[in-house]
Amino acid sequence: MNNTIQKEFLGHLETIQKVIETMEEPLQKAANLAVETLKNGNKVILFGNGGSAADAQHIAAELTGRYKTERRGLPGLALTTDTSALTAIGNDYGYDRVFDRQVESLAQKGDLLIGISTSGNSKNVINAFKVGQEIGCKIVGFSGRDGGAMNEYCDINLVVPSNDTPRIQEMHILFGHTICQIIDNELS
Ligand SMILES: O=C(CO)[C@@H](O)[C@H](O)[C@H](O)[C@H](O)COP(=O)(O)O
Ligand SMILES: [Zn+2]
Repeated sequence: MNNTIQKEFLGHLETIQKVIETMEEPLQKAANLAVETLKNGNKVILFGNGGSAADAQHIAAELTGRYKTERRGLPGLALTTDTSALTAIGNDYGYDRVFDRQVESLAQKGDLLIGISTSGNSKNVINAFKVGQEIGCKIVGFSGRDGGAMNEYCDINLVVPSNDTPRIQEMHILFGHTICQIIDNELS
């Protein structure tokens, strides 16, 4: 098949088919953790790099704004939006520290961290998980490939069965939206 559009679309379809067959249970568990976190008055903190930074912000905004149902605003926070914090921490401590230092500053016991990395290996995400574990946060990963180093730190690592970064990212935003729908069902 030579047609680029057909290839991209079929790659997406193949990936989502595998996700439907294998990931319903772990996704439900991750959503349950998010619902429990919010019902307890804790917050959901998200982070990732590149396209995954955009996903983190997108999902946080579904919580503070709204997803589909009219409900109160919910505490969702992306660690990718404060350019002063990102540049100060990056400049003074190194890029690998941009998320863990913010987790140390902002996260509390019982908060849920959602770290997004298609490789599962981005160091700043892993470092944030380490600090979150020490604080007593719940930890969910959105990853792909073999789950990478994230496997070691996550309560639930949602590993998309694909090696293709964009296809993995497309499943991540679907996970985010599905979790938001489950939150709407439970908290509206
Ligand atoms: O959006 C894309 C590719 O689709 C890129 O910006 C991608 O997110 C970046 O290369 C990231 O640095 C990849 O990091 P990760 O997913 O391995 O943690
Ligand atoms: Zn991208």
